Amino acid sequence: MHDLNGPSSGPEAVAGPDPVIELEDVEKVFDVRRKTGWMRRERHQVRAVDGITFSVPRGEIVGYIGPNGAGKSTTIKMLTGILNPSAGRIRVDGIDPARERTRLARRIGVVFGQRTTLWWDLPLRDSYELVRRMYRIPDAAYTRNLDACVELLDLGPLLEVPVRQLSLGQRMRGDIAAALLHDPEVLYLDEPTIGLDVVSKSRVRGFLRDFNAERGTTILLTTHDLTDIESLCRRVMVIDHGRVMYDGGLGGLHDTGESERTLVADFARELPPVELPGARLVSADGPRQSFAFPAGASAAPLVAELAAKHPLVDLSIREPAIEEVIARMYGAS
Ligand SMILES: Nc1ncnc2c1ncn2[C@@H]1O[C@H](COP(=O)(O)OP(=O)(O)OP(=O)(O)O)[C@@H](O)[C@H]1O
Repeated sequence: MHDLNGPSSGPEAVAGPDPVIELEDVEKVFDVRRKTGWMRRERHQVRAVDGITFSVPRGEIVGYIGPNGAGKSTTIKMLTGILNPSAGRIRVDGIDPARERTRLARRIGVVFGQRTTLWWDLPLRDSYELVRRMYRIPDAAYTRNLDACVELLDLGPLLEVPVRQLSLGQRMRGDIAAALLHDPEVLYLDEPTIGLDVVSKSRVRGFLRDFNAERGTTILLTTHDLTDIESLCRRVMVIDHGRVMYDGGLGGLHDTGESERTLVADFARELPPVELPGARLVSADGPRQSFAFPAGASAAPLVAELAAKHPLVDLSIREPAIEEVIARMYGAS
């Protein structure tokens, strides 16, 4: 039995050496017609993806994040074969998605948090039965996968319930199971926790972590919830204006984002603003003053300076929140 709500032991990727998702200089340009007056239309182009290159080894979970309109969904649509790239080369499990969309469909699973792929009027079990026929899933594999999903996602009590009667969180769990019944090599998740309460979010994350660890399914995760990224991904890609701004570990984000740590000093009494070389005062609230300093710098000399010159009661250091680091990156691009 898997403990889905227990404490997280951190991201568990089982990355192998062979790349399963490969993009080389991929571009997508949309031709858009805009109404500019009575009977007048102007044509212009939107460069949604502007020369993206990356590869994902089998078994890895990668966070694919960026502000609204950055080009995330367009990338995922090209990876599923829904959209043709305007330029560049894409391979998913060795397949060119745009050319062999049907063959690719057997290798990938897709979950869009904003809409369901299930049949609205059918009970979950019947939806799954249709998925089984669509993908011609062998009986043994179907039973094994359905049993695993029912157990891990706690779907047992929901199997006979029509999809329209499910809550958002229940429906999302149902959708994730539907995407995995045919043993896909790659799972694309577009906002899988959007609108869910904290318990449902944690359950979905726990499931994805366990499933990835057990089956080695490669996962590309798009989300605006950075807790999803922190609890699931070792690697994150930040994209903006259709370009990769960052590709690496979560920790490395701090270096690129010029992030700052905060030294919070509680003095014995209220003091005038304290000057601290190497740091800048960001707030003064009664006897408490806070100083920002570069995340890569040591706090020791700052602490020593404060302790030598002022009556200190307490000191603490606040690490930069990942949200702040990423917001700064978005702002800088
Ligand atoms: N079919 C389309 N026709 C024209 N422009 C499009 C089309 N699809 C997307 N775009 C444009 O391409 C850009 C990237 O859009 P995309 O949906 O990929 O962004 P996103 O990163 O997924 O954003 P969000 O976080 O809001 O979902 C945007 O400027 C969008 O308006």
